[in-house]
Amino acid sequence: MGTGIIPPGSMLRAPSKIGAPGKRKLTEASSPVKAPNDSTHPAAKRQIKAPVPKLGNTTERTVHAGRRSSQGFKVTAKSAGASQPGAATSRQSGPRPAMRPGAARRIPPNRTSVTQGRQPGARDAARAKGVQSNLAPPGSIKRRRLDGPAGTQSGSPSNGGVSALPHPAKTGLAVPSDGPEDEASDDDGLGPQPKIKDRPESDVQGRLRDLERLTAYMIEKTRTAKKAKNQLRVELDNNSTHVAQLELEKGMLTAKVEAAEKQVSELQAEKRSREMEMESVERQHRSQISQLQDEQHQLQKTVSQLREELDTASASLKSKREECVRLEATVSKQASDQVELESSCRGLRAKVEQLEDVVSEREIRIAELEEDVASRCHTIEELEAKLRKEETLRRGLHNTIQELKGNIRVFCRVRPLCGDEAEGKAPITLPSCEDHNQIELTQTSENALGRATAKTFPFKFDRVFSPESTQDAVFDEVSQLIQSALDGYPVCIFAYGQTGSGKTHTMQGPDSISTQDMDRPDLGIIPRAVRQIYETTSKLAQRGWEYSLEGQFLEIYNETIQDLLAPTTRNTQASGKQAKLDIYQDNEGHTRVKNVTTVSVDSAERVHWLLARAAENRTVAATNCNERSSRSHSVFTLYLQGKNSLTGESSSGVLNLIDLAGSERLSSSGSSGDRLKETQAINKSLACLGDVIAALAKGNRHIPYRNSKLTHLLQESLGAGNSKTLMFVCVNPSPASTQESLCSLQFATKVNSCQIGTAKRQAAS
Ligand SMILES: Nc1ncnc2c1ncn2[C@@H]1O[C@H](COP(=O)(O)OP(=O)(O)OP(=O)(O)O)[C@@H](O)[C@H]1O
Repeated sequence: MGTGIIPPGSMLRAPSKIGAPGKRKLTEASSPVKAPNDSTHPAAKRQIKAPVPKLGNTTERTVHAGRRSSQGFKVTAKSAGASQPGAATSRQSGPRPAMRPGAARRIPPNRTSVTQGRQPGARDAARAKGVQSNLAPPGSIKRRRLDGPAGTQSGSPSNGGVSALPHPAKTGLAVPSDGPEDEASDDDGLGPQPKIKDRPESDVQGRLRDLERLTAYMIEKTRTAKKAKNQLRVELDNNSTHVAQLELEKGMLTAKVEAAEKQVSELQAEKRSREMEMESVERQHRSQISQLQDEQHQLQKTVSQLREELDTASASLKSKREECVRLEATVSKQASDQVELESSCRGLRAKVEQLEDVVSEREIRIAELEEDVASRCHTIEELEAKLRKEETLRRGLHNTIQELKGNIRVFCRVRPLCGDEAEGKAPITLPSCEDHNQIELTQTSENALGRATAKTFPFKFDRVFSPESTQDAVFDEVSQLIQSALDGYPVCIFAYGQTGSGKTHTMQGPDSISTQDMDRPDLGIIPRAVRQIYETTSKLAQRGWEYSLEGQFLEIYNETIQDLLAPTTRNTQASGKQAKLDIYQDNEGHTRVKNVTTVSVDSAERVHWLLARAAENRTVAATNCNERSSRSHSVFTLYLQGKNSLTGESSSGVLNLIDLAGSERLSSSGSSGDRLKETQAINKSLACLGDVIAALAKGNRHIPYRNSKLTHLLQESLGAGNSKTLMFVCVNPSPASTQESLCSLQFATKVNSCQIGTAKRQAAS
């Protein structure tokens, strides 16, 4: 590898990031090494191949001396380590420190043979033309031209071969031939080489002369060649010096190259670290960029919000400024108003002082009034106490009135005719009298002679209600007995009459009643009685009375008691599993029914629920037994327990409201089978009712209450000495019902004639 030549690898490895100084170094290093005489030949290029100490002796060194314009030359020398035997033409050029032993140039041996193989004439001709001698094999010494007098090809060993004086034909020495070569002149000024004539073997003298001339010529030639050789040696010394300098320079450049390579490796390592650093920096940069973009986005949002707020604030500020202007105007106006107010304030203060005097007077008056109120409260308390006493007195007087009216009373009610019932002469007439207590029934019949005779039966009861009488008017007469029940008396109100005479209408009213129906005009005695009880108990609460109400609803059908409030009536009636309802006397002597459903009637809604359930259960029963409602007695019982916490009084009343079964006679009903059985049961119970009333009227010791379920159930309310009984006899005014009406009126007259003993008020234990 030539000194000063930067290897291509090192050029490629040169770091791209090397700074300008490094680049400049490489440029210098890559520049061709200049020979010492480069100043004279600036365009010359040399390629020197010399053994590098590291690489050993086999390293080839090539020196390109380049061309020296038209006279440039190119020398290639191969060093084979030690001096080659036979390299006599090479010489050591004195002290050459940079040259290694054995690195001397050698001339290849074939050079001589080549030279010998050529015709002297041709060689001289070539010499004359200055063409490069072809002494060295191709690739060894390409061309060498020497200037000056020594330009003649030197070092040619061919001359030495001639001195051996061989015969030209045998030795192969070139024998100049005749021709243009003979006229060619040598550059060394010796003239043409003497010609050896082709002489016969026998011409020894001639041949000796030729050889002498040739020898003389060769001696001269040798001398001239020595001169050229000396010049070449000088040049070789110069070249050696130059080579030594180049070697030195090479060593320096090698050191520089190594340093540069080290620096390059360091720079590459640094580059890698820098690249890694750059990557991390780029990553950080990217993350920072994304963060900054987020922040930018956030800031943009904030900016837009702030702009909106700014707009809002600007608008607000504008409105505030406008308000400020208004307020300033208001303030100025208020300032003027204040002056006026202060003046009026002074006037008001004077008034306040006057009013304070008035207030103090009023306070004195209030104190006087408070004393008056206190005295009046005391008076009220006294009056309330007096009222309570009067309430007690009222109860007594009310009871006295009821007793005077009779503990058993009978009201007659005639219902209106409906439909085609009006055919024929009306049998019922109501004589006009002030007391409205008379009724006449006219019965038409044929005597034994077949003549029609009319017989009028006059009846007189406690009250007779005409067909035009309203439910309201009827209840007015009943309400006093309801009050008696509240006062603690057993009260029994029942309706008697044939089927369809108006019993249910009188006792209950419409079949179904809801809470919204409480103001209906056709409401019967039961809902009106309950409403009156609620209204009265709420008023009595102001006088210290508290009441609890419990109700039950029973039905007596074929002498069997049914509970109309039982929740499972539908199922139990179908299966016959309803618990047995037996009548018994409790410890306090009250008549009770076992297993009966008792409902706390604490509101009007509860009463309506109670009546609705009873109606539903009765409807179910009617489905099973035709027209059962007409064939059974229904008994609604309300127990009223009252207590006065102020007076210590108490009361325990019972209100029985009974809708009896139809009272038609067995003969007129014409019934048979089950209907006959029903009728017999009804007639029996009604007869027992008559018997009880008659026994009570007679004052018998034994009253046959237990002869029927009905009288047994009503024992407490029927003439037990303190009871109050009211019977409605309901009459159908149609001609077809004349006979039944007559029977009903006769039964009612019998009841009405009874005078049951004085009622005694029951006190709750
Ligand atoms: N005072 C009255 N004013 C108007 N309609 C009446 C009056 N009395 C009864 N009625 C009507 O006569 C019909 C029969 O009345 P209701 O059902 O009350 O008779 P009843 O004696 O209860 O019959 P049953 O024994 O079959 O129950 C009903 O349509 C009823 O509305």
